[in-house]
Amino acid sequence: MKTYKQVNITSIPRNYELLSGLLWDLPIEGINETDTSLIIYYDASNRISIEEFKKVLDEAVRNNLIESYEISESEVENKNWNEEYEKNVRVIEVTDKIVIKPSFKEYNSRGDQIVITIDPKMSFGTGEHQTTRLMIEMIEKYVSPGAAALDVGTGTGVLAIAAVKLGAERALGIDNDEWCYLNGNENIVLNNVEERVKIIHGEITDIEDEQFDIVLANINKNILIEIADEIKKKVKKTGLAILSGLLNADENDIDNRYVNVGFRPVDKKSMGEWLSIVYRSDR
Ligand SMILES: C[S@@+](CC[C@H](N)C(=O)[O-])C[C@H]1O[C@@H](n2cnc3c(N)ncnc32)[C@H](O)[C@@H]1O
Repeated sequence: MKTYKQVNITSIPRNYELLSGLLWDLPIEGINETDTSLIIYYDASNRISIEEFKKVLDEAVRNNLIESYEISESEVENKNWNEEYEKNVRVIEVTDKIVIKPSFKEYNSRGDQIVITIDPKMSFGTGEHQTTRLMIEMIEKYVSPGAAALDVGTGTGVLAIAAVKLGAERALGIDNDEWCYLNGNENIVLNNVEERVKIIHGEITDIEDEQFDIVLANINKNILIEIADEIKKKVKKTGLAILSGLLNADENDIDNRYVNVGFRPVDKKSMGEWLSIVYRSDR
Protein backbone atom coordinates (compact mmCIF):
# COMPACT_ATOMS: atom_id res chain seq x y z
CA MET A 1 0.00 0.00 0.00
CA LYS A 2 1.44 3.34 -1.00
CA THR A 3 1.54 6.30 1.35
CA TYR A 4 1.95 9.41 -0.70
CA LYS A 5 3.66 12.38 0.85
CA GLN A 6 4.78 15.66 -0.51
CA VAL A 7 7.72 17.83 0.40
CA ASN A 8 7.67 21.56 -0.21
CA ILE A 9 11.00 23.17 -0.85
CA THR A 10 11.85 26.84 -1.08
CA SER A 11 15.36 27.99 -1.81
CA ILE A 12 17.53 31.05 -2.24
CA PRO A 13 18.04 31.76 -5.05
CA ARG A 14 14.78 30.38 -6.41
CA ASN A 15 16.14 28.02 -9.02
CA TYR A 16 13.59 25.23 -9.05
CA GLU A 17 14.52 23.96 -12.48
CA LEU A 18 18.02 23.20 -11.23
CA LEU A 19 16.78 21.63 -7.99
CA SER A 20 14.20 19.46 -9.69
CA GLY A 21 16.96 18.19 -11.97
CA LEU A 22 19.14 17.27 -9.00
CA LEU A 23 16.28 15.59 -7.14
CA TRP A 24 15.01 13.58 -10.10
CA ASP A 25 17.63 10.96 -9.34
CA LEU A 26 15.65 9.99 -6.23
CA PRO A 27 12.74 7.55 -6.57
CA ILE A 28 10.04 10.20 -6.68
CA GLU A 29 6.71 10.17 -8.44
CA GLY A 30 6.21 13.72 -9.58
CA ILE A 31 7.47 17.26 -9.36
CA ASN A 32 5.47 20.44 -9.55
CA GLU A 33 7.26 23.77 -9.85
CA THR A 34 5.29 26.78 -8.68
CA ASP A 35 6.46 30.41 -8.55
CA THR A 36 7.30 30.14 -4.88
CA SER A 37 8.22 26.52 -4.23
CA LEU A 38 9.02 23.10 -5.54
CA ILE A 39 6.51 20.41 -4.58
CA ILE A 40 7.66 16.82 -4.79
CA TYR A 41 5.36 13.82 -4.47
CA TYR A 42 6.77 10.52 -3.34
CA ASP A 43 5.78 7.18 -1.92
CA ALA A 44 6.84 7.26 1.72
CA SER A 45 5.83 3.67 2.41
CA ASN A 46 8.97 1.94 1.29
CA ARG A 47 11.86 3.61 -0.36
CA ILE A 48 12.49 7.18 0.63
CA SER A 49 12.30 9.74 3.43
CA ILE A 50 12.72 13.49 3.76
CA GLU A 51 16.35 12.87 4.81
CA GLU A 52 17.19 11.79 1.25
CA PHE A 53 15.97 15.13 -0.06
CA LYS A 54 17.99 16.97 2.58
CA LYS A 55 21.18 15.14 1.54
CA VAL A 56 20.83 16.33 -2.07
CA LEU A 57 19.93 19.88 -0.99
CA ASP A 58 22.86 20.03 1.48
CA GLU A 59 25.19 19.01 -1.33
CA ALA A 60 23.71 21.74 -3.54
CA VAL A 61 24.51 24.23 -0.76
CA ARG A 62 28.05 22.87 -0.39
CA ASN A 63 28.57 23.21 -4.16
CA ASN A 64 27.27 26.82 -4.09
CA LEU A 65 24.39 25.96 -6.38
CA ILE A 66 21.97 27.44 -3.83
CA GLU A 67 22.62 29.59 -0.76
CA SER A 68 19.97 28.09 1.54
CA TYR A 69 16.72 26.13 1.54
CA GLU A 70 13.70 25.28 3.66
CA ILE A 71 11.91 21.98 3.47
CA SER A 72 8.66 20.72 5.00
CA GLU A 73 6.66 17.56 4.60
CA SER A 74 2.91 16.96 4.42
CA GLU A 75 0.48 14.15 3.66
CA VAL A 76 -1.18 13.90 0.26
CA GLU A 77 -4.64 12.51 -0.20
CA ASN A 78 -4.31 9.36 -2.24
CA LYS A 79 -7.45 9.92 -4.23
CA ASN A 80 -6.09 13.07 -5.86
CA TRP A 81 -2.80 11.63 -6.82
CA ASN A 82 -3.48 10.10 -10.24
CA GLU A 83 -5.36 13.16 -11.37
CA GLU A 84 -2.60 15.48 -10.18
CA TYR A 85 0.01 13.32 -11.79
CA GLU A 86 -1.78 13.13 -15.15
CA LYS A 87 -2.39 16.88 -15.13
CA ASN A 88 1.31 17.51 -14.75
CA VAL A 89 2.61 15.20 -17.47
CA ARG A 90 2.87 17.18 -20.69
CA VAL A 91 3.39 16.33 -24.34
CA ILE A 92 6.93 17.46 -25.15
CA GLU A 93 8.16 18.39 -28.60
CA VAL A 94 11.82 17.59 -27.99
CA THR A 95 13.08 18.38 -31.48
CA ASP A 96 11.34 19.00 -34.84
CA LYS A 97 11.32 15.27 -35.25
CA ILE A 98 10.80 13.74 -31.80
CA VAL A 99 7.74 14.11 -29.57
CA ILE A 100 7.31 12.41 -26.19
CA LYS A 101 3.79 11.94 -24.87
CA PRO A 102 2.03 9.95 -22.15
CA SER A 103 -0.48 7.34 -23.31
CA PHE A 104 -3.35 9.27 -21.72
CA LYS A 105 -2.84 12.41 -23.83
CA GLU A 106 -3.59 12.87 -27.52
CA TYR A 107 -1.18 14.40 -30.02
CA ASN A 108 -1.83 14.97 -33.73
CA SER A 109 1.56 14.35 -35.26
CA ARG A 110 2.83 15.43 -38.67
CA GLY A 111 3.89 12.63 -40.99
CA ASP A 112 7.60 13.28 -40.48
CA GLN A 113 7.44 13.23 -36.66
CA ILE A 114 8.33 10.31 -34.41
CA VAL A 115 6.08 10.03 -31.36
CA ILE A 116 7.42 8.16 -28.34
CA THR A 117 4.84 7.11 -25.76
CA ILE A 118 6.14 7.17 -22.20
CA ASP A 119 4.13 6.56 -19.05
CA PRO A 120 6.78 7.43 -16.51
CA LYS A 121 5.18 6.21 -13.25
CA MET A 122 8.11 6.46 -10.84
CA SER A 123 10.97 6.68 -13.32
CA PHE A 124 12.92 9.58 -14.73
CA GLY A 125 12.71 10.22 -18.45
CA THR A 126 9.59 12.03 -19.65
CA GLY A 127 11.40 14.59 -21.80
CA GLU A 128 10.47 17.19 -19.22
CA HIS A 129 14.04 17.52 -18.03
CA GLN A 130 16.68 19.33 -20.09
CA THR A 131 19.18 16.48 -19.82
CA THR A 132 16.78 14.02 -21.47
CA ARG A 133 16.16 16.54 -24.24
CA LEU A 134 19.89 17.16 -24.72
CA MET A 135 20.50 13.41 -24.94
CA ILE A 136 17.78 12.97 -27.56
CA GLU A 137 19.18 15.85 -29.64
CA MET A 138 22.59 14.20 -29.57
CA ILE A 139 21.17 10.76 -30.41
CA GLU A 140 19.38 12.29 -33.40
CA LYS A 141 22.66 13.84 -34.52
CA TYR A 142 24.98 10.89 -33.92
CA VAL A 143 23.16 7.55 -34.14
CA SER A 144 24.03 5.75 -37.35
CA PRO A 145 21.68 3.33 -39.12
CA GLY A 146 22.09 -0.20 -37.86
CA ALA A 147 23.98 0.82 -34.72
CA ALA A 148 23.88 -1.10 -31.45
CA ALA A 149 23.21 1.20 -28.47
CA LEU A 150 23.61 0.79 -24.73
CA ASP A 151 21.63 3.10 -22.42
CA VAL A 152 23.05 3.11 -18.89
CA GLY A 153 20.55 4.47 -16.33
CA THR A 154 17.66 3.95 -18.70
CA GLY A 155 14.87 5.22 -16.38
CA THR A 156 11.68 5.03 -18.45
CA GLY A 157 13.69 3.55 -21.33
CA VAL A 158 13.15 6.74 -23.31
CA LEU A 159 16.68 7.04 -24.75
CA ALA A 160 16.88 3.37 -25.76
CA ILE A 161 13.49 3.70 -27.46
CA ALA A 162 14.54 6.96 -29.15
CA ALA A 163 17.78 5.34 -30.37
CA VAL A 164 15.96 2.57 -32.27
CA LYS A 165 13.28 4.92 -33.55
CA LEU A 166 16.11 7.10 -34.91
CA GLY A 167 17.80 4.25 -36.75
CA ALA A 168 19.69 2.02 -34.32
CA GLU A 169 19.25 -1.67 -35.02
CA ARG A 170 18.93 -2.53 -31.33
CA ALA A 171 19.33 -1.05 -27.88
CA LEU A 172 19.97 -2.43 -24.43
CA GLY A 173 18.76 -0.33 -21.47
CA ILE A 174 19.99 -1.03 -17.97
CA ASP A 175 19.00 0.52 -14.63
CA ASN A 176 19.89 -0.43 -11.07
CA ASP A 177 16.43 0.61 -9.89
CA GLU A 178 13.88 -2.18 -10.14
CA TRP A 179 10.99 0.23 -10.75
CA CYS A 180 12.75 1.53 -13.83
CA TYR A 181 13.27 -1.99 -15.08
CA LEU A 182 9.52 -2.65 -14.75
CA ASN A 183 8.50 0.71 -16.19
CA GLY A 184 11.01 0.53 -19.06
CA ASN A 185 9.60 -2.84 -20.04
CA GLU A 186 6.07 -1.41 -20.09
CA ASN A 187 7.22 1.48 -22.26
CA ILE A 188 8.95 -0.71 -24.86
CA VAL A 189 5.64 -2.55 -25.30
CA LEU A 190 3.72 0.75 -25.61
CA ASN A 191 6.11 1.70 -28.44
CA ASN A 192 6.10 -1.71 -30.17
CA VAL A 193 9.88 -2.00 -29.97
CA GLU A 194 10.18 -5.07 -27.77
CA GLU A 195 11.91 -6.95 -30.61
CA ARG A 196 14.71 -4.38 -30.74
CA VAL A 197 14.96 -2.94 -27.23
CA LYS A 198 15.79 -4.98 -24.18
CA ILE A 199 15.63 -3.52 -20.67
CA ILE A 200 17.49 -5.22 -17.84
CA HIS A 201 17.94 -4.62 -14.13
CA GLY A 202 21.49 -4.10 -12.85
CA GLU A 203 24.76 -2.22 -13.09
CA ILE A 204 26.94 -1.67 -16.16
CA THR A 205 29.39 -4.25 -14.77
CA ASP A 206 26.67 -6.91 -15.17
CA ILE A 207 26.93 -6.68 -18.97
CA GLU A 208 29.52 -9.18 -20.11
CA ASP A 209 31.88 -8.88 -23.08
CA GLU A 210 29.56 -6.92 -25.31
CA GLN A 211 30.49 -3.75 -27.17
CA PHE A 212 28.25 -1.09 -28.65
CA ASP A 213 28.58 1.60 -31.34
CA ILE A 214 27.08 4.15 -28.99
CA VAL A 215 26.78 4.26 -25.21
CA LEU A 216 24.29 6.68 -23.66
CA ALA A 217 24.43 7.66 -19.99
CA ASN A 218 22.33 10.42 -18.45
CA ILE A 219 23.09 9.94 -14.74
CA ASN A 220 25.21 12.41 -12.75
CA LYS A 221 28.82 13.54 -12.41
CA ASN A 222 29.85 11.27 -9.54
CA ILE A 223 28.47 8.10 -11.07
CA LEU A 224 29.78 8.98 -14.55
CA ILE A 225 33.25 9.46 -13.08
CA GLU A 226 32.96 6.16 -11.20
CA ILE A 227 31.91 4.13 -14.26
CA ALA A 228 34.15 5.80 -16.90
CA ASP A 229 36.34 2.69 -17.30
CA GLU A 230 33.30 0.47 -17.67
CA ILE A 231 31.78 2.80 -20.25
CA LYS A 232 35.06 2.75 -22.20
CA LYS A 233 35.06 -1.07 -22.21
CA LYS A 234 31.53 -1.12 -23.63
CA VAL A 235 32.25 1.27 -26.52
CA LYS A 236 33.59 -0.20 -29.78
CA LYS A 237 36.87 1.16 -31.13
CA THR A 238 35.98 4.60 -32.63
CA GLY A 239 32.47 4.36 -31.12
CA LEU A 240 30.75 7.12 -29.14
CA ALA A 241 29.75 7.83 -25.56
CA ILE A 242 27.08 10.48 -25.04
CA LEU A 243 26.82 11.76 -21.47
CA SER A 244 24.53 14.06 -19.54
CA GLY A 245 23.11 14.56 -16.06
CA LEU A 246 26.00 17.02 -15.88
CA LEU A 247 26.04 20.65 -14.86
CA ASN A 248 28.11 23.08 -16.93
CA ALA A 249 30.46 23.32 -13.95
CA ASP A 250 31.20 19.56 -14.20
CA GLU A 251 32.78 19.80 -17.64
CA ASN A 252 36.46 19.89 -16.64
CA ASP A 253 36.24 17.03 -14.14
CA ILE A 254 34.40 14.86 -16.64
CA ASP A 255 36.75 15.76 -19.50
CA ASN A 256 39.82 14.92 -17.41
CA ARG A 257 38.44 11.54 -16.45
CA TYR A 258 37.11 10.57 -19.89
CA VAL A 259 40.20 11.72 -21.80
CA ASN A 260 42.26 9.74 -19.32
CA VAL A 261 40.42 6.49 -20.11
CA GLY A 262 40.80 7.00 -23.89
CA PHE A 263 38.04 9.28 -25.12
CA ARG A 264 38.22 12.54 -27.05
CA PRO A 265 35.44 15.17 -26.68
CA VAL A 266 33.85 15.85 -30.07
CA ASP A 267 30.71 17.82 -29.26
CA LYS A 268 28.85 19.41 -26.38
CA LYS A 269 25.69 21.40 -25.80
CA SER A 270 24.15 23.21 -22.83
CA MET A 271 20.56 23.95 -21.91
CA GLY A 272 20.36 26.27 -18.92
CA GLU A 273 22.74 24.86 -16.31
CA TRP A 274 22.74 21.39 -17.87
CA LEU A 275 25.33 19.97 -20.19
CA SER A 276 25.72 17.03 -22.55
CA ILE A 277 29.11 15.93 -23.92
CA VAL A 278 29.82 13.55 -26.79
CA TYR A 279 33.08 11.56 -26.67
CA ARG A 280 34.66 9.43 -29.37
CA SER A 281 36.72 6.44 -28.36
CA ASP A 282 40.31 6.92 -29.52
CA ARG A 283 41.73 3.47 -28.93
C1 LIG B 1 18.61 10.99 -14.66
S1 LIG B 1 17.89 9.42 -14.84
C2 LIG B 1 17.93 9.24 -16.63
C3 LIG B 1 16.75 8.53 -17.23
C4 LIG B 1 16.69 8.51 -18.74
N1 LIG B 1 17.82 7.76 -19.29
C5 LIG B 1 16.68 9.92 -19.33
O1 LIG B 1 17.67 10.29 -19.96
O2 LIG B 1 15.70 10.64 -19.15
C6 LIG B 1 19.20 8.40 -14.24
C7 LIG B 1 18.84 6.94 -14.08
O3 LIG B 1 20.05 6.25 -13.78
C8 LIG B 1 19.78 5.22 -12.85
N2 LIG B 1 21.07 4.90 -12.20
C9 LIG B 1 21.75 5.62 -11.28
N3 LIG B 1 22.92 5.02 -10.98
C10 LIG B 1 23.00 3.90 -11.74
C11 LIG B 1 23.98 2.87 -11.89
N4 LIG B 1 25.12 2.86 -11.17
N5 LIG B 1 23.73 1.86 -12.76
C12 LIG B 1 22.58 1.85 -13.48
N6 LIG B 1 21.62 2.79 -13.38
C13 LIG B 1 21.82 3.81 -12.53
C14 LIG B 1 18.69 5.81 -11.96
O4 LIG B 1 17.94 4.78 -11.35
C15 LIG B 1 17.88 6.63 -12.95
O5 LIG B 1 16.81 5.89 -13.47
